[in-house]
Amino acid sequence: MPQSNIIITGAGQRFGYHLAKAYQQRGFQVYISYRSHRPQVDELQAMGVDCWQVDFQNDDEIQGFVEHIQKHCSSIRALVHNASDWLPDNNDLSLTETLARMLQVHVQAPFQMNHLLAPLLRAHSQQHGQCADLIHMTDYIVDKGSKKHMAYAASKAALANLTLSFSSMLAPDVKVNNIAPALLKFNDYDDQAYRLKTLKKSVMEKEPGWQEGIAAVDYLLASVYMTGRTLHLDGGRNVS
Ligand SMILES: NC(=O)C1=CN([C@@H]2O[C@H](COP(=O)(O)OP(=O)(O)OC[C@H]3O[C@@H](n4cnc5c(N)ncnc54)[C@H](OP(=O)(O)O)[C@@H]3O)[C@@H](O)[C@H]2O)C=CC1
Ligand SMILES: Nc1nc2c(c(=O)[nH]1)N=C([C@H](O)[C@@H](O)CO)CN2
Repeated sequence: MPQSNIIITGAGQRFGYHLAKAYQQRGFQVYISYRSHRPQVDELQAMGVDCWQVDFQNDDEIQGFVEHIQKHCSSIRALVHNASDWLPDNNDLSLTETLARMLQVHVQAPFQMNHLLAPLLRAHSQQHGQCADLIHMTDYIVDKGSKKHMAYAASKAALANLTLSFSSMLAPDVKVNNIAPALLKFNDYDDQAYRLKTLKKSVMEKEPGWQEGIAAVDYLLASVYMTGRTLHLDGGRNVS
């Protein structure tokens, strides 16, 4: 049986790292992109994960990653666009650069990779008789906007719109869906006040952890029907 290849971007830490580890342990062949080298990358490499360093701010590096995947994979079971830069609007960059950087990592890179790797996604469906999957990691704030991360939110909204276009273009061989967390895990630098304020925003009032996101990916890969949609992981932020 040919390998089932799973591509996960931005997997040098946090959710992408845990997702890559889970799927490699299940017998898939995982390919990751990472930007900063961390011990987690060495750990994944030791497990047999193919790790490729890339900064999606650079189009040539996006192309290089695509060519690496095309060289080593005859088909792709799933491509998870997880790489993300949670850049606040209040930063040292110009307004122009802030929006450009957000659009580059959250829209330009997925747009180019989806088009260039679509033949390998379709090939999985034809070789294995099961749909392939594109998963876009978006964000709860796509539907709400943000006071402090406007450029980030707008770029994630554009990514969510790509889901509608690619799901139409690639059906029925490839399903395309969003996973929109409100919170999976805090960052180490988040103080207690911020954590408490954030937890109070949802009726579940909890930090779900990475397994919540992994279970969402599991559901999408197991589905034979869902496409062009969003799995909302927000603990009931929309209910009072
Ligand atoms: N964590 C949460 O609670 C929430 C997460 N999400 C979304 O879920 C996904 C996973 O979240 P999380 O694990 O916290 O994400 P991270 O903030 O850990 O980002 C994932 C990775 O993306 C990489 N990355 C950032 N910019 C670039 C770039 N220009 N080129 C290549 N890689 C880049 C980072 O690399 P480096 O290590 O070099 O910085 C990082 O390792 C993200 O898409 C996020 O937006 C949405 C809402 C809540
Ligand atoms: N790339 C990232 N995007 C987001 C992160 C993150 O850590 N990296 N974190 C959040 C928060 O969880 C926020 O939703 C609540 O604190 C949002 N996006």
